[in-house]
Amino acid sequence: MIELTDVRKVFPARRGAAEVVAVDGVTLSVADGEFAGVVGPSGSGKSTLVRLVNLLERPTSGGVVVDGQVLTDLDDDGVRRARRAVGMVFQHFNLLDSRTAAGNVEHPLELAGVGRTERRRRVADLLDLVGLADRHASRPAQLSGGQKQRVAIARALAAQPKVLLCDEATSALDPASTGGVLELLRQVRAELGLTVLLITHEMAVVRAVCDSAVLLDHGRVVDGGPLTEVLTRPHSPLAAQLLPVPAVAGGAGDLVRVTVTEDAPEGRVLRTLAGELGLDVEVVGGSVETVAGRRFGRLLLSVTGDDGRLDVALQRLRDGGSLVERAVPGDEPPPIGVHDEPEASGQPEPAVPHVLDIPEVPR
Ligand SMILES: Nc1ncnc2c1ncn2[C@@H]1O[C@H](COP(=O)(O)OP(=O)(O)OP(=O)(O)O)[C@@H](O)[C@H]1O
Repeated sequence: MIELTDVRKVFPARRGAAEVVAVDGVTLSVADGEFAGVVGPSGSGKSTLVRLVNLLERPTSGGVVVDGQVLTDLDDDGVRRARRAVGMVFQHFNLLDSRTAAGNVEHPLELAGVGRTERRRRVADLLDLVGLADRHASRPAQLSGGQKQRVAIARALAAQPKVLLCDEATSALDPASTGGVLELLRQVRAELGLTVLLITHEMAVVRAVCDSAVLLDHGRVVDGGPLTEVLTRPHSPLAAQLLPVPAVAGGAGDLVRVTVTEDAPEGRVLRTLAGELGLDVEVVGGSVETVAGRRFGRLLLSVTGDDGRLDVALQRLRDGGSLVERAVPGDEPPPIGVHDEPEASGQPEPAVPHVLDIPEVPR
């Protein structure tokens, strides 16, 4: 379990640069076995937040509890010991080039003083778990990006952590490798009972694997919760990022944004508007996706007809359990990841910022 209580991180002013409040009073709880996402635009504090969870950065104030241990009460030696319960996976893998895949996975076990026979046994099991038993003797330069990340995941799991932190773990991968790595993360979460906190600017990643997420902006949590709740919450900025449907100017009728679910599907919505009440309905935008293992959609409809009838229709839909909102152009922010600056990867693999075609991860 991860508990952050009113955590702040202020980087002091340096060499003429003003101080930066990177994380500004974040309270966050991730339950045992939960797969949680942290999303937000570039510079919103995502990486700093994840580094606060294992105290790679000490908070300026606030409390950090991981697996029942109050990390913020520990001295540096205590933090180093406690950090073994927290594995971490990075965007650029951070493997030792001079070591083989097996040597990389073995490294933390050597540092922890695990005996040679036990080390070899654990390394073989871990490489098997991540599907790379046959590449144990390969060096990082001989592996694809996806394979390197699998080695990094095996290494992060070597010390048998309770919590796994993933900082943009798929951002340097192509869509097929991204799908494979996400599937692996879900598998190890299920098999090992891990709690996973994943940072990403790619909403497709959140849709594919997360149970819950928080949206950060300027170091603050502006929205969050279980995805199934978020998507049925009125005016949710996180729902607008998960299933973006920006309202467009110039539609002929009244713009209405409808959230469809398995219980209130689009067929029923359209039947109510067009069939029962005779309104003229045009679908002008929308997306339907599997999120947290369930089917959700957000549709933007242009509805023309008698105003009174429209009000009756909207109320009837609400009574039937649909989330229905009047929309106006510009009422939703642009999707994160579209307006963000692409990051320089510094790696031979091309960075692929758009993963909208990530293969669906079986749950
Ligand atoms: N060591 C540091 N010293 C000073 N400022 C820092 C430091 N690390 C991060 N910052 C600043 O803190 C803010 C949050 O940065 P952070 O890297 O956490 O954001 P992010 O959401 O992860 O961004 P990105 O998606 O671009 O990686 C930014 O303004 C950044 O410049």
